[in-house]
Amino acid sequence: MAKSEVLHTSKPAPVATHTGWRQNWRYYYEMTKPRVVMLLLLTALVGMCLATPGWVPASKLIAGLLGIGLLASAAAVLNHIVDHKIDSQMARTFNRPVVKGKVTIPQALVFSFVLAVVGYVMLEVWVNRITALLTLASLVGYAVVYTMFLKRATPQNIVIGGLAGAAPPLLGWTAVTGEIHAHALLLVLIVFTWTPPHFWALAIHREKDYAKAKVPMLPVTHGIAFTKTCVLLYTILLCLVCLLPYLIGEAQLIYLIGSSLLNAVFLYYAIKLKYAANDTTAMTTFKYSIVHLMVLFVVLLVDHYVPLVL
Ligand code: HEM
Ligand SMILES: CC(C)=CCC/C(C)=C/CC/C(C)=C/COP(=O)(O)OP(=O)(O)O
Repeated sequence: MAKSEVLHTSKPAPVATHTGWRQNWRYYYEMTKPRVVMLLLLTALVGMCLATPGWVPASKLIAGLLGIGLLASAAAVLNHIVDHKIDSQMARTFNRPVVKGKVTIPQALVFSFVLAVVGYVMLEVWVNRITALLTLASLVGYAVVYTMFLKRATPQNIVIGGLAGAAPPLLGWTAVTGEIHAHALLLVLIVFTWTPPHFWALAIHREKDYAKAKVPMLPVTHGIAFTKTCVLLYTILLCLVCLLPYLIGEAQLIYLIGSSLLNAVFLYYAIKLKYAANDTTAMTTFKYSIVHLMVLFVVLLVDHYVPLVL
């Protein structure tokens, strides 16, 4: 048995020993899920850029990304607080700062509150109200609706909760235009459709963890074979949804070629996962999903700006 699987405990979070903010900064940083937030911000940036034929005004770009990033980080910290009991029972998460008592629940709450207030005020003052309210709604969607309720209630948790994580392209768009546009909703739809294969691939690999913590994720409630079928079906759906920006004229040939290549690889992994998996296929599929979304949004950017530069 791996060391990590022996060490974790189901005890409630212990009280933190007093250590200074400076020594602890890395625990606070970890609670913000920085790599997830960076990818969310990339999708928000693309939403901003595609919202205008020219360049995004610097003030909207900087305040918009900072505000969205701060509110997403606040949501991630709340997730660490609400989930600390579940996290303490899973090998992947038992070492998190709140579980280990490196950061106490009141400290984490204050940190999250400060991030949320600063983020909201930035959006309200330097961007616009619609972006501030939609970003706040995404925070509530993830930290309250998904984490507190759906995650514990239904295997469709990540499908419904995925809407909060899919929102940033729309938030970026409204930051620049102040309006909700169908093209922005299409980008949201792409991330929304991407989320199930992204997460269920990981959940297949971690099925025992979720079963032990009694979290009703799809592989726990409906089995691994059914989850693999769902990953494949959502990946096929994602391939179709990714064609829409080209078909409605939101994106051009560079995007069509780039997204088709990325989707072909995703489809390959999803088929392999269903019909010819080995021990590493689920995790490889999960890791690829992150590369897929990141490169897909970079391709959208290139596709948008290349005609402008040429
Ligand atoms: C409800 C929706 C989602 C669920 C349930 C979910 C779940 C997860 C989980 C459990 C991990 C593993 C974290 C770890 O290894 O500790 C992960 C990693 C990751 N997710 Fe998601 N995810 C969702 C949506 C998103 C979205 C919308 C994005 C970005 C647009 C995203 C980007 C990432 C990235 C970049 C990682 C790797 C993090 C790292 O290596 O530290 N996820 N996700
Ligand atoms: C304001 C705004 C844009 C909010 C979006 C918030 C956000 C950070 C979304 C990402 C979704 C995510 C990482 C879910 C995993 O939670 P989990 O609890 O299932 O995973 P875990 O077990 O790793 O904590």
